Amino acid sequence: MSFHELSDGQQLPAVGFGTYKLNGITGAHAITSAIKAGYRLLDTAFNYQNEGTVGQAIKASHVSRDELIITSKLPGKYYSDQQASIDLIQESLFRSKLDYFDLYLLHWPNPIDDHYVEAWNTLIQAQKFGLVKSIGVCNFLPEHLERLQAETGHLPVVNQIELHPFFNQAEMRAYNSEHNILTEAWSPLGRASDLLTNPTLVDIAKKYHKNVGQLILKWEISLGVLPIPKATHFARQVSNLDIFDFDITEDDMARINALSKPDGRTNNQDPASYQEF
Ligand SMILES: NC(=O)C1=CN([C@@H]2O[C@H](COP(=O)(O)OP(=O)(O)OC[C@H]3O[C@@H](n4cnc5c(N)ncnc54)[C@H](OP(=O)(O)O)[C@@H]3O)[C@@H](O)[C@H]2O)C=CC1
Ligand SMILES: O=C(O)C(=O)[C@@H](O)[C@H](O)C(=O)CO
Repeated sequence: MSFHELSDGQQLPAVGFGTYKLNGITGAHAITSAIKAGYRLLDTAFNYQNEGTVGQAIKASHVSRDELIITSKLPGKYYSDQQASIDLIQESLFRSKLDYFDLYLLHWPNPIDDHYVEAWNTLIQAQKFGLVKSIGVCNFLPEHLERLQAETGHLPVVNQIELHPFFNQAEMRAYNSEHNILTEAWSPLGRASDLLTNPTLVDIAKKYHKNVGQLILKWEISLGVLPIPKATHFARQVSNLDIFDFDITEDDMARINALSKPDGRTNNQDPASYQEF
C-alpha cells in the first residue's frame, strides 16, 4: 500500500479503517479482523466509546504497535478546559492500553460554542508532552483553519471531513492541499446509502470488474484523499482494500465528480452551524 507523508513527517497508509459503531466484544473481533485483513490505520474517538475496544483488538491482533497508526478525537464538551482535556487524553490512552496516539483530532469545530482555538492550543501541548504524535482536526472550514493559523501559528496536518461522490468537497480539498493539510474522508462510502446502487457508479464499476465500494474508494485515493471505510465483516474489509490493481480514467473520474450535489451530505451536518459535544 502507498503512503501519505504529513507535513510533520509522519507517514499514513493510503486507506484506514473506521470504527464508529464497533463496540464491545463483537466490535473488538471486527477490528482485529480488519487488522488481519491488512488495515494499519484505525480511526476511533472518545465519543465512540470504543477506545478500549480498539485497544483490545490491537492486543488480539499481535501486530506490533509501531506498525499501527491509531487516531482518536477530543469531544467538544472538553474544549474550554485544558486540564480536563489532557486528563481525558490520558484516560483514553489508559483505556486503549497505549502510550500515545499517532494522530489526535478535534472532533468538530462547534463554532457557536467557539472554544476550538483553546482546544487547538491544548493539542499543541499534548503533542509537546508526547501523548500524541500528530495533531489535526475534523470538519474544519477555511474560516476555522484561518483562526488557528492567526491565533496559534500552527495549522493541523490532517482535516477529516465528510467526503463521497454525492459530496465531493472540491473546494475544501483544494484549500487543504494549498495549506499542506491531508484530507481524510469520513463516511467514504456514504454510510452505505443509495450511493452504492447509483446507476452511474454501477455502470462504471462494471467496466473495471470491481464493485461500487471499490470504485468509490479508488476514486477517493485518486483525488489524493485518505478514506477510512468501516466494514464489520472480513469479506468487505478485504474487498475495500482490493483497489490497487486498477486506475480510473480521467473521463470516469469526471463522471463520478459530476455526481456531487450541494445537499449531498448524508446527515445534513454542516460544520458552519452543526455542533456536537
Ligand atoms: N470525524 C467525524 O466527524 C466522523 C468520522 N467518521 C469516521 O469515518 C468512519 C467511516 O464512516 P462511516 O460513517 O462509518 O461510513 P462508511 O461510509 O464507511 O460506511 C459504512 C457502512 O458501509 C457498509 N459497507 C462497508 N463496506 C461495504 C461494501 N464493500 N459494500 C457494501 N457496504 C459496505 C458498512 O456495513 P457493515 O459494517 O455492516 O459491513 C456500514 O454500514 C467511521 O467509522 C468513523 O471512524 C464518521 C463520521 C463522522
Ligand atoms: O461518527 C462521528 O465521528 C460523528 O461525528 C457523528 O456525528 C456521526 O457522524 C453521527 O452520525 C452522529 O449521529
